[in-house]
Amino acid sequence: MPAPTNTLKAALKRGETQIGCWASLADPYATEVLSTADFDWILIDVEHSPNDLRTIMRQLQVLEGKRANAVVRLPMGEDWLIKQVLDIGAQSLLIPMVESADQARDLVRATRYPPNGIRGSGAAIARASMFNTHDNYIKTADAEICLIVQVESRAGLTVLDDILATEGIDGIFIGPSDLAVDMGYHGDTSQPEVRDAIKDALERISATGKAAGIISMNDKDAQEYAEWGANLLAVGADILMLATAARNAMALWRPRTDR
Ligand SMILES: O=C(O)C(=O)C[C@H](O)[C@@H](O)CO
Repeated sequence: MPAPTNTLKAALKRGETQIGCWASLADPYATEVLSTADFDWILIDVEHSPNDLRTIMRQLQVLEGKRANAVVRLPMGEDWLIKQVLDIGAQSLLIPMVESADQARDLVRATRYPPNGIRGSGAAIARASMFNTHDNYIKTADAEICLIVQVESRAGLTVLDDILATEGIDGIFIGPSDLAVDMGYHGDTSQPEVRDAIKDALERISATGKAAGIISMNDKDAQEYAEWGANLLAVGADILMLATAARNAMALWRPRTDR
């Protein structure tokens, strides 16, 4: 039996827009709640949330068979961590802070078995093959990996075309917050210079047919990003959804005075 089909990768290859959401509560129970909202993908965030291998795995388990495909974002693109996360069953990865084609090539190799990469062969005893239920996993796994890299700095944008041309990179995800910080606008992605850079990048990425990803916490920006070519679009984060709803509920009874 081959590796499971990566339906997110297949949909992106067909050019279908995929709407997703950040799972930052680092809890399988919360991610299971999120999965009832019919997102096409859910980002298990390990960069900015207190996830570990077991919480990642539990979230992969609760998303099994759901509409939402799991995408795991690592803190950085470390070979050993990529190996561990793929072996517990992730098939779609988002790697932040990519600034060169060499870095992109190394990331591709970390997700591939030899001779095309360096991924260690242990799938027969790993959840990735469902403990060898998928007994042909190792021969078919590479093709089902969806590797999206984040470009979120001026340095990365300078070599965007080189990263895009890297074989095995399935898409580029723009990080608006980090890009704004790198451009000197901490916490302000609304600056014209930042918006122009985002628009140019999304248009260039989508022109190649690869996935053009980005996140927005408000509908107006999200819709604009989609017009600029984004088709791997995150439209919110669980933590902010919970915090906002809770604060709004209480504000009806006790107006906030601390802001
Ligand atoms: O730079 C960005 O923006 C991102 O990469 C997304 C953030 O990390 C996300 O956690 C929401 O701000």
